[in-house]
Amino acid sequence: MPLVAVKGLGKRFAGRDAVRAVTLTVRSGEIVGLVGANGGGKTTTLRMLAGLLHPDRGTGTVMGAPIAAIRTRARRQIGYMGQRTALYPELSVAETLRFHAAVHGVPSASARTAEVIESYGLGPVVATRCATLSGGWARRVQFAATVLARPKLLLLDEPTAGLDVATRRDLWNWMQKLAADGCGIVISTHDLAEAERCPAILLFHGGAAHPQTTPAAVAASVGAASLEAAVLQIADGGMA
Ligand SMILES: Nc1ncnc2c1ncn2[C@@H]1O[C@H](COP(=O)(O)OP(=O)(O)OP(=O)(O)O)[C@@H](O)[C@H]1O
Repeated sequence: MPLVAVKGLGKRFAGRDAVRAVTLTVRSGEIVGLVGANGGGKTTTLRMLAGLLHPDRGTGTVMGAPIAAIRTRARRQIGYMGQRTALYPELSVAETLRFHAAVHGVPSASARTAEVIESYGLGPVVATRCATLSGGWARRVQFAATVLARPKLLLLDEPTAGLDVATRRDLWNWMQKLAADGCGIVISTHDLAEAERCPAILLFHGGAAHPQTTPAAVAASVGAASLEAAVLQIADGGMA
């Protein structure tokens, strides 16, 4: 059974479609990219998949739970990282990880926290207060906190936005390793070179999402040489 299998997902805010008819399947080990212009509906889609927003339309399941009612058991298997860094400024990195371990009831919390510190290279900042972390370190810590409870489905909203090239590379290595270990990942991004690394993408345009496909197929559908050229062409009205 796929981790995510949703059909016709829609959400309206103040009488306006934020998301129209998203159909998406995510299997264990898959990385699916949500790609498209600002305001296209990527965050709204991720929030619905995380159970943070109630969809107005659509059917299907996320981690076996109906999309309309993603309750605690399913939520425990979902890791969601929002666009903005959300760390308690007064806590140190070690305290932050211990806090997340406690909130999620992580078994063998100390050992798992130590493992995450090691895996994500957080040794140099364990004692640092989150308020004083650089943007790159803050994102690394947030990622580590998100995966601490070993989610089976990872929902990442623009995880690499504003990061330097080394931090981006590390995040991609970590995502690929998690996918190789069976985690399903949905990532939103504006970076089309990055989107090309996703085996599957969903292209958002004007609140609607094109059917899930590969970056190469999107380019081929409009006769473009790259995903970037295709997205520009579609935005300019080539395939609305
Ligand atoms: N809570 C809300 N109340 C009202 N409108 C909202 C709300 N959340 C999102 N919207 C609107 O829904 C539309 C889709 O927004 P969303 O944030 O999902 O897009 P996005 O693709 O993630 O954009 P970006 O790439 O800029 O993050 C936008 O027009 C946005 O203004």
